[in-house]
Amino acid sequence: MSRTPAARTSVEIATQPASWRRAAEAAAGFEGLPKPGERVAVTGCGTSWFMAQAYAALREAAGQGETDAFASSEFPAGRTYDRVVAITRSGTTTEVLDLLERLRGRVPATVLTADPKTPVMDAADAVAVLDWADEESVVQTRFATTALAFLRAGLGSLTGLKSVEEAAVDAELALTEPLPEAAPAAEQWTFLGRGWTNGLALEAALKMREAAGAWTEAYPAMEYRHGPIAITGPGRVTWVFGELPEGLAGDVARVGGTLVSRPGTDPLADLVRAQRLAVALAESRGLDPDRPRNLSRSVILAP
Ligand SMILES: N[C@@H]1[C@@H](O)[C@H](O)[C@@H](COP(=O)(O)O)O[C@@H]1O
Repeated sequence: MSRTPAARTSVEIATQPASWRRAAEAAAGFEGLPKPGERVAVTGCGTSWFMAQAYAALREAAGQGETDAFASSEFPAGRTYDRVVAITRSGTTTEVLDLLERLRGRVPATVLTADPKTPVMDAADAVAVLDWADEESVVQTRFATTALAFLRAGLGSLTGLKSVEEAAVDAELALTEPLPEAAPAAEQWTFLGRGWTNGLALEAALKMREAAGAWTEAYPAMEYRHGPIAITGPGRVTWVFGELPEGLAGDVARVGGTLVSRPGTDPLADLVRAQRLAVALAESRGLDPDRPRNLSRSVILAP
């Protein structure tokens, strides 16, 4: 019997609330999280880099210490940190392994991975194995959000932010609600965020590109009027994660664009809606997000 396109990705998306709950439990007993006051760098590639950005902004906003995020290939040569946190589903991504090798003996490394049988285990001082969140699909959904939920839970309760349990409840709703009316007929999507939700906006845009080959962009929300608004118009969607900045709804309406915004919903749950949209759009275009063109599950570069 032939498989429905996107069968794996759809299951992985749908099982995120349970996976986040398990992550929150696991974080409570994990000793390798950065300590308050430590200077921390968070790193990864692709989706994992965007989750790194989200966690870095959350940790710094929580007052737990300076926290930077870098794509593993772009780690600045001269920086020193108390700890590096690497996120890698596969545990085999070359840029992540190279970076950890360079930092070995100088900066303790905490790694979040799905597969305990991979080379990244040798490069880490502390490892959180989130194996229940591992995925068959090339396109990452569940592992990435579970890694972020794990790190977020490890920060304790955060002012102005729901708990991971509450985010999971919002995600259950996000899994059943209809998708925004303008989608998937729209021709272009711009995703906006502020603080930690910038990482989510970048990830939503990447998901739509990876899964559906869509034209997407992502920016900090206050940058929108500095240029991205130039491409907004009829048939184009501006999707805001988290709180809607004052005046933005009017700006989008003035140029004929469609605004999508769910201020009361936990932004991580809103990312689940964007993942569903990516799958819906892929299917409407006859593409299979389980096996997107030109992409592999993990990038392993020849030496
Ligand atoms: N196509 C995949 C991406 O989807 C993934 O986000 C990235 C990081 O992978 P990992 O988290 O396994 O290091 O690798 C590849 O580029």
